[in-house]
This record gives sequence, C-alpha cells and structure tokens, in this order.
Amino acid sequence: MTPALTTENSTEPVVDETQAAVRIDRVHKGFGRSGGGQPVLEDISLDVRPGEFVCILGASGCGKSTLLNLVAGLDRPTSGTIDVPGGRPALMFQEHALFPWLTAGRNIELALRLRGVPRTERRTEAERLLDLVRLGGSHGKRVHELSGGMRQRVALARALAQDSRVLLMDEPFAALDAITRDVLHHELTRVWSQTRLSVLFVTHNVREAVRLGQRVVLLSSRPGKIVREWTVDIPQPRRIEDTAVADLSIEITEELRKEIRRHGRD
Ligand SMILES: Nc1ncnc2c1ncn2[C@@H]1O[C@H](COP(=O)(O)OP(=O)(O)OP(=O)(O)O)[C@@H](O)[C@H]1O
Repeated sequence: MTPALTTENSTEPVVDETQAAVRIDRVHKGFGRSGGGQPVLEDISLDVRPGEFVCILGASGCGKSTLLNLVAGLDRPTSGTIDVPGGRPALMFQEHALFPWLTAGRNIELALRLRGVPRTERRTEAERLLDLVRLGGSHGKRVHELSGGMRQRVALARALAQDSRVLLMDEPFAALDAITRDVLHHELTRVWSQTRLSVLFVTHNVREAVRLGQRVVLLSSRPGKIVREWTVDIPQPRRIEDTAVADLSIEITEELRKEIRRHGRD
C-alpha cells in the first residue's frame, strides 16, 4: 500500500494530485472457504483520479456492492490490492442509516465528533453542511419529520462531515421517486463540483450513471469483470431527459442487455 504523504506538523494526509484517489489493482473476490468459491469479482483494475466522478454499472447481483465494500475497507480482496492514499473513504447507502433518536444536526455532529472536531465548532460546521445540501434551518428536525429525499440530503451531509477525499455511494437514490431523484442528482452534481471529491457511485440505473458520471464502467455478472467503459463528455449540469444522455444510455443499455443475456446462457 502506498502511504499517504504527511506534513511535519499535521497528521492530515497531503494528497498528491497526480496520484490516483482510488487504485484497484487485479482484484479478485470469492466468498466461502478462504475465498475459494466461485468468484464474485474477477481481475478488476480501475483507477479513480482525484476529483473524478465514476459510476459502476451492472445488473443486480453482479458484485457492485462487494466492490464498494472492498474499497471502503469493510472486507478484503481474495487477491489483488486496493489503495486509497487519501485515507478512509466516506460511505453513503440506499438506506440513510441516520440515528432516528437524534436530530438531523446531531447526526452530523456525531460524525464530526468521531472525526475529532472540537465541541465548540461542531454546531457551526453541521449548519454549514446542512446549508451545502440545501437544508439550512433543519438542524433541530427529527429524522421522522423529514421526507425520503431530505433524509438522503442529511445522509450526504453526514458523509461530507467525515472530510474524506473519496465518497463511495451505493445506490443512494434508488428508493426515491423519480422527481426527488432528479432533484438530488442536481444537488449531488453541485456538491461534487464545489467539493471536488472523488466519487465512486454504484447503480443499476443506466440513465442515472450517464446523468452523473464522467466515466461509466460496466461490470458483467458472475463473475463481475469490467466489460467496457465510456467517457461521458456531455457538459454538466445534464438533465436525465437530454438527448445526448438518452442516446448514450441506449448504447450502454444494449451492452448491459448483452451481458444479462450472456449470463442467462451460462
Ligand atoms: N458475505 C457474502 N457471502 C457470500 N456471498 C456473498 C456475500 N456478499 C455478497 N455475496 C454474493 O455476491 C454476489 C454479488 O453481490 P453484490 O451485493 O455485491 O451485488 P450487487 O451488484 O451490488 O447487487 P444489487 O444491485 O442487487 O445490490 C451475490 O451473488 C451475493 O449473493
């Protein structure tokens, strides 16, 4: 593992912008005894550049969450290496996983506390993050008072509170209705362009991948391998109904269908 650089007076990693933010090198993953079962992921190599937004696309069960968990350090590859030089990534899931007995603001403050932010600074920082996700004034709201979209905004603010350079997102908007999802795509693009985080975003929704990503990486099923990738040159902010988004989505869907048909014959 390449160590993150540190300055003499700080334990904060100083990230070399010429280095990949995430480096996945020849990763295999199997479950079962010593990982020896049928591989879920096979020979995955992928670099995410600093500030890059990459979408991992694939059919249900192809190993997208497994890959994200490996990058998050929640599990280890059977072989191969994963390197995240800037330190532990932040994570956001489909389920917001907020603590229901805490307010929106307190949920964020908890993440700040775990990061070591002094008590006196937490409130101001939580309010700044709520403003960033356009939930200013919601610090005292309980989780059950918030809509699904608002909860995911708080979850995003809490992920940002970790001050990581890499954000891993596992189908964070899959449970939302289409209109709310559309609004959150817009907000995420804005937050990403303001923070210049590296984002690895997992989805099975082709249009969502094309709407958000600078690169779309298609995984096959059983085992999950990188089949193809596309660079998305369409300028942001994009809309899901833009012709360019629709055209590329049709092309990618065709490839995805081929993969699903091929998998069905295996
Ligand atoms: N801990 C585990 N033990 C055994 N098998 C597992 C484990 N975790 C995942 N798998 C298997 O690995 C495969 C890939 O699962 P994974 O959740 O990564 O897929 P996915 O692409 O994220 O699916 P979805 O889009 O449905 O969330 C599945 O067949 C799953 O059953």
